[in-house]
Amino acid sequence: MEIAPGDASRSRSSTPISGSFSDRGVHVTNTAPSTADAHSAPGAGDFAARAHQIAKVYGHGDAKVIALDGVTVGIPRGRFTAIMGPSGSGKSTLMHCMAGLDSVDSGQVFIGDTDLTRLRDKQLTRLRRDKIGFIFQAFNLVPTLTALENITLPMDIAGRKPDKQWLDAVIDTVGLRQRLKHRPSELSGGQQQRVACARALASRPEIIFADEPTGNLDSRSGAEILGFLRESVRQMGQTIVMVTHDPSAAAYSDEVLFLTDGQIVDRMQGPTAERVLERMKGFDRPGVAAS
Ligand SMILES: Nc1ncnc2c1ncn2[C@@H]1O[C@H](COP(=O)(O)OP(=O)(O)OP(=O)(O)O)[C@@H](O)[C@H]1O
Repeated sequence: MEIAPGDASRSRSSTPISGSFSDRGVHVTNTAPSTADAHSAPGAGDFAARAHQIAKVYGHGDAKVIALDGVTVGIPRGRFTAIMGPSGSGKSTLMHCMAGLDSVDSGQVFIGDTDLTRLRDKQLTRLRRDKIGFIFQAFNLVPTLTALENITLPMDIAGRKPDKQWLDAVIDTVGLRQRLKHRPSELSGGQQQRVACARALASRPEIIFADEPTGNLDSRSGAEILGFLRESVRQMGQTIVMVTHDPSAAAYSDEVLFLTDGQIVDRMQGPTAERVLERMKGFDRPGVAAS
């Protein structure tokens, strides 16, 4: 099925993808705070992740690049947040710093109540494994493992047994029931990304970070993946942050954060592709950076 962008982000009654989580009594009412609250009161509110005044600089001297310039933001629980901005504005750096994949030069990053900047490497690795799900543009599946083995791999590594009922719900929702014994090379790009989504969701992480999750997919497969992410937020209360270049993809989110020159300069609740596109055009025109 396809969920129209824009419609999906606001129509909470959109049709679930096959075998929905709500069939299993998993339905969550979404009453999370806006990212705006984090600006006025850092540390307050129900945020799955928070950044407080984070800065990140690459290189030195003439090669110095300020990738993040004092970003303060909260990612509300149970919401789908998109991060957009011109190329080089710091989107990936922000995501990587918030996910503990990269360190910050100053400021603090929290997943739940845990300050990542105070963790040692081993603790950080454990936190990423236990609390964070990742979906990358390049799928990042293990080629020698089956779809099912890929889905359960993070839990296998952590020595945790999957919750069978939950795993079944995830597999049915992404429509992989008939493909579980296939290896990645026997799956289409869209199916491989479904495996990656199921892998991210299987352990019920605090938050999922998705970096251009539809960048390698045709528009139909991309729409399916976005519809699925949208539904996992709506029905399961999953928290998702997605970096994207695509206004149509951003339109599936609840809120878009706009980044330019390493700073969050604007945000948009209930986005549509048209409004996001208009907003992005504003960044090309001096003096229209904030409306
Ligand atoms: N490892 C690095 N070394 C040096 N500079 C870097 C590094 N990573 C990122 N940068 C620079 O930091 C800035 C922000 O990069 P980042 O990748 O976060 O931007 P982005 O908004 O994700 O870009 P894009 O949309 O093109 O992927 C850019 O100027 C980039 O060149």
